[in-house]
Amino acid sequence: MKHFLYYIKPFHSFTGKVLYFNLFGMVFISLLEGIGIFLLVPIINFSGIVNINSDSTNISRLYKLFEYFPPTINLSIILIMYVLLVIGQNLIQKYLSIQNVKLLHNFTRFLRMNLYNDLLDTKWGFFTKHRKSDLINILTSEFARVIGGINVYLQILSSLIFTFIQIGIAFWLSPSMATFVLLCGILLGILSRKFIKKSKALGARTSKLGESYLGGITDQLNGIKDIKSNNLEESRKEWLGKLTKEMNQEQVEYIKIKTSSQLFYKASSSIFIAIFILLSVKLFQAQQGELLLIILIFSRLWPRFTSIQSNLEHMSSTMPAFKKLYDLENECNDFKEINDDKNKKNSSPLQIRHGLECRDISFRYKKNEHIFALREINIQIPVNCMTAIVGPSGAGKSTLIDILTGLNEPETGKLYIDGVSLSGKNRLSLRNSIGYVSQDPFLFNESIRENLLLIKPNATETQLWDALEFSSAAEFVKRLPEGLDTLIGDRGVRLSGGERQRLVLARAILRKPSILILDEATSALDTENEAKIQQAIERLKGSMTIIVIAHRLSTIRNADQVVVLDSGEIIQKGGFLQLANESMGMFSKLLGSQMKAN
Ligand SMILES: Nc1ncnc2c1ncn2[C@@H]1O[C@H](COP(=O)(O)OP(=O)(O)OP(=O)(O)O)[C@@H](O)[C@H]1O
Repeated sequence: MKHFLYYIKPFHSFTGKVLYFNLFGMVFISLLEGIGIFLLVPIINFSGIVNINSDSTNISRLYKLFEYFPPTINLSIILIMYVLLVIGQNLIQKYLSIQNVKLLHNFTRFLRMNLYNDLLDTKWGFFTKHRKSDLINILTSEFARVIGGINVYLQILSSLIFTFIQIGIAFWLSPSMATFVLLCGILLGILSRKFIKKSKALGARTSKLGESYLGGITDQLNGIKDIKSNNLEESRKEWLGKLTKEMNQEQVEYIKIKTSSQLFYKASSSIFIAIFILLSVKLFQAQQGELLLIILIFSRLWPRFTSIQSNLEHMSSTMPAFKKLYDLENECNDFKEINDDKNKKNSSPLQIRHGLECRDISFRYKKNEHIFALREINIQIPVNCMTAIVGPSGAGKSTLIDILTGLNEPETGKLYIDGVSLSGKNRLSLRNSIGYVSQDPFLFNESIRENLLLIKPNATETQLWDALEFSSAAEFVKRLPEGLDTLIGDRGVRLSGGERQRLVLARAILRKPSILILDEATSALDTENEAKIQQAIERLKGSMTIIVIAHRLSTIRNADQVVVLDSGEIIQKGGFLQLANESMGMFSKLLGSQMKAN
């Protein structure tokens, strides 16, 4: 319930007066509906089926008013009033429904934006902890369930208002009969609590199954090439068959609970109505008109009771989704980077004069495990020089880069920029100074131009082509039918791996960063293009700080400094030739085995 209220409270403050105005409108509609029911009795009275004139009850006193009209026009007046009331009531209903939809959609947008903003402002460590598909699941399916839950909450609110007013009218007509019916309603509510509990439990299963479905499908589509080339289709189909069977069972289970509760509710209602009519006649000596009215009111109220019950079940089934969203938002807040709008605007790129320095840096991905991805790292990265980081797979090279970009925060030790330790304040400025090309280059599903302008929106045509020339991409872009305006497809799949790498390199260089980080950035290139880029990077030496991760050691021959990592520790440090000559060191061994392979 705590999670539900967490979203309902801002809903009330977001919608403000409009929600209460709508609720007031619903009260008004309920009153109109009550009056409509009142008018039905004189209509029947004129038909002669029921005689209310002999009663001395509240209703007959009210209907005496109609005696002032001439009998010939009496029925016409009542009929016109009835029609006008029903039309008026439905017009207001239409207006309120539109208002409610507007409220809900505005709030949905507000919530969606807040959640996504929170997510984007979260530290990198948060994303390394979570499966991407789980986050997508919360942002789509679970989010939709939360909005569904708020919508049902609105419906319950309007049903409750209607019910209370109709019960009020029933009380005015006959307190004893109304009390009896109300007690029956409360009893029904208590007895059907188990259905609400079951719906909540089922809702938790829905969340889990939805998460597994999206997670599995995302993984498989990401790895579809491997699945196909390893002939794994059948095992994947089996997986989906098993999961969808569970999903079906869960849906059937939900319908079973829903229909059982409806059956229980309707069967009990019919028993209560039978007892109620019997008691009204025998015990409460109800008059004809009064009895007719109460039956009319309650025949309208019972379906409301039923819908409140079924809506409560629906709302309970969405509670686990409220919890998921709540937990995600809270975790995002715990992992928030200090980057409010004011800070973002003031974060101009850093002018680095001396360099970066890692002092006693250690880092673990999971705080409760003993394994350190980096342990006591001490290095100086001098400005405008080329530093190469090498080591076997899993040595911690990418983790170290994430420390240098401020994405990962060291568990112990600090990163210094020109002697100033990295903190929330200069973290964004540092990132604005970096051009980064990762192992798995990412391009948006837009045109080449848009992908480049993303980094520097005001870049001129010449600057764009210069960057493409630098990364040896100009030639192939010119050959594309629409040149810079060619759409590159989802994650750049219409381009080869090497072409994608060259575009991402052009994008990184366009910013004219003071630090260029290349994480295996030329691994997918052919020898000719790799050599060209190598030369271009060489030319940058002296005007830019370059940090390179390389498996192919021949590509770092001209590095000013080589850092060798193994199992998260620095085991060698020095110039390329110096390390190559340390025959017992890992570097010379790596170099030797690569030369043999070549
Ligand atoms: N998100 C993560 N969660 C937990 N452990 C991780 C995560 N990312 C990396 N690691 C672990 O940290 C260690 C260092 O990984 P890292 O990716 O930095 O190595 P690397 O030297 O860059 O490897 P490669 O050359 O294969 O890219 C590895 O043992 C890896 O399993």
